[in-house]
Amino acid sequence: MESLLALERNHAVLASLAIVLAAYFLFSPKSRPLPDIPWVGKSSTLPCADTWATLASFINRRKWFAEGYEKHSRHGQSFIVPHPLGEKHITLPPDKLGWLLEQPDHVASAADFHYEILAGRYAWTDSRINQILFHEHVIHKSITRKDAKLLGGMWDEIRTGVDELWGKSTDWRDVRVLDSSSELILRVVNRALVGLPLCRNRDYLSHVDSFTTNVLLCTFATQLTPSFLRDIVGYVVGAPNHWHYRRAARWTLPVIRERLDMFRQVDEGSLAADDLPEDYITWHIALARSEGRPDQFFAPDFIARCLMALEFAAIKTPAATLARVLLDVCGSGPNSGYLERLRDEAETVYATHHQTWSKQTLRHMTYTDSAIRESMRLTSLLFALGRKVVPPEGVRAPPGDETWVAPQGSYLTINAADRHLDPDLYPDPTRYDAFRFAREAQAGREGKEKEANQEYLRARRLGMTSTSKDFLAFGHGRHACPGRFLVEQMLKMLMAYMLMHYDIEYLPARPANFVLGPINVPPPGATIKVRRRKNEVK
Ligand code: HEM
Repeated sequence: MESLLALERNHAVLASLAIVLAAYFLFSPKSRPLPDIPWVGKSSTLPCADTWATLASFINRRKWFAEGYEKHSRHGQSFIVPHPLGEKHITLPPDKLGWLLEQPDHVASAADFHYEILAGRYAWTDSRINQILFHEHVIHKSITRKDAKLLGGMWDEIRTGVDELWGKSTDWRDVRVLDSSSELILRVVNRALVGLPLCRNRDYLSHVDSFTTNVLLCTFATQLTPSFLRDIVGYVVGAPNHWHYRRAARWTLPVIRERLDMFRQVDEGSLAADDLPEDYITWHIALARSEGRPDQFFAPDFIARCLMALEFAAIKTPAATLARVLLDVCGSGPNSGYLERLRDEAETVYATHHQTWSKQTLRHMTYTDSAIRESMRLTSLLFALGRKVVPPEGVRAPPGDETWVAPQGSYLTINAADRHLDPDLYPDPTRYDAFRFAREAQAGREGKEKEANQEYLRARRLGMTSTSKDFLAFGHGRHACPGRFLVEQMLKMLMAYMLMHYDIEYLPARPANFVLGPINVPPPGATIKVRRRKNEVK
């Protein structure tokens, strides 16, 4: 009897699966004709092969990109990789990066690509934010100019945050690396975006954190859903973000209103402009005023929503990066001597520069810089840089041997992850070699007597914020991540504080990342042992 019931249940499951697949074939929008160039990930020319490849692409994308890089990119050829959203990646060889990045946004759009793959339509709570993108503009315009003023606040947050999370006991204790990195970044980034006291307000931070996590959930849920169901799934999974936004806004809206009032006082002369706090809210209002933007840009709700959209970019990637650096360094074992070298650098630079951090001081932390850049090279969070084709007539291939036309809606991409693992560029590419970039910069420096200028430029090119066609972790060109200068300062100061004040134990081996399809993140359960140093630097 039981086996009959089980059989019936299996039939019901199979029948439902068949209905979903049939609906998928029937109702999926028919793709526009793609150029006749090689595919990776599609093994036959049968009509259903395209659909199968699209379904399988969630899991296989990284593998297929790597395969395409070896087979085609290295030989200067473009190829096609399926994408779960149904649109296809036309992946260009690395020497066409310059051409791709020069395309105007109305031809190959960075924003359309970012917001589509990040489920912007469902997860960002307000479509105006995606269209206007003022928060991105604010970061591009403001962050590099203001960062010197931010350092003091971020250092204060780092000290308080690390002391609270890692404790002050001189006994060894286990720390979960990803959890503690995420909590620290959440606080330090928010010190820069909204300042005190909000950056320590648990209720506010928990809604910001849940919002950003839900963006990822929404991204993956929509990628795993056939297109005819995508709107339903997207809006359902994205729905909690409206609630998280409203709960977070209960804290931000009063601060924003107060700030608008402070600007009025500055106009009236009753407050000095220097007394305005240095954070996203001030940058947003100041830029909107200086550009003569309409009233909408000053609406507290608009500012709060821009802030929330920015939180995703500003939190998730730096948190994963900090966790990766800690695991890569500790996982290299005691023979590497990495922890000692990095601690020595932090103590020396901090002492030599009168125990204060500045943009210039942090530039002297070349080993730390190299250790972070090397982690970012080894595991690319965003494995392809992309743009979405906008014009109805599509986009013609870059000048050269190829003559294809990429149809409207397709993605033009450049493979970043495998570029970073190319042995012709990076010898022994799968090894974490923390001081790889520092050594190269040093080699450049030794040629200084001859070509002082070139040496300087070379060292700058190898710094963690510099981007090139061979280092794409922050993108490249006019859309390269504007937050990377903040990331540099934040991560260097975090590493310095941790090493100056804590003993950290090496791990027997680097714990493997959690990898599932496009996801490649530090293992959530991995721990390191830390204890407060008895003779810590004050
Ligand atoms: C380790 C940390 C980070 C990494 C690896 C990272 C990486 C990236 C990448 C790859 C892009 C896309 C570039 C392109 O398509 O050409 C990007 C864009 C962007 N990032 Fe970051 N990012 C990080 C941290 C941050 C932070 C802290 C902020 C804000 C404070 C930020 C704000 C942005 C913005 C606004 C854009 C869009 C820029 C545009 O399209 O013009 N990012 N980031």
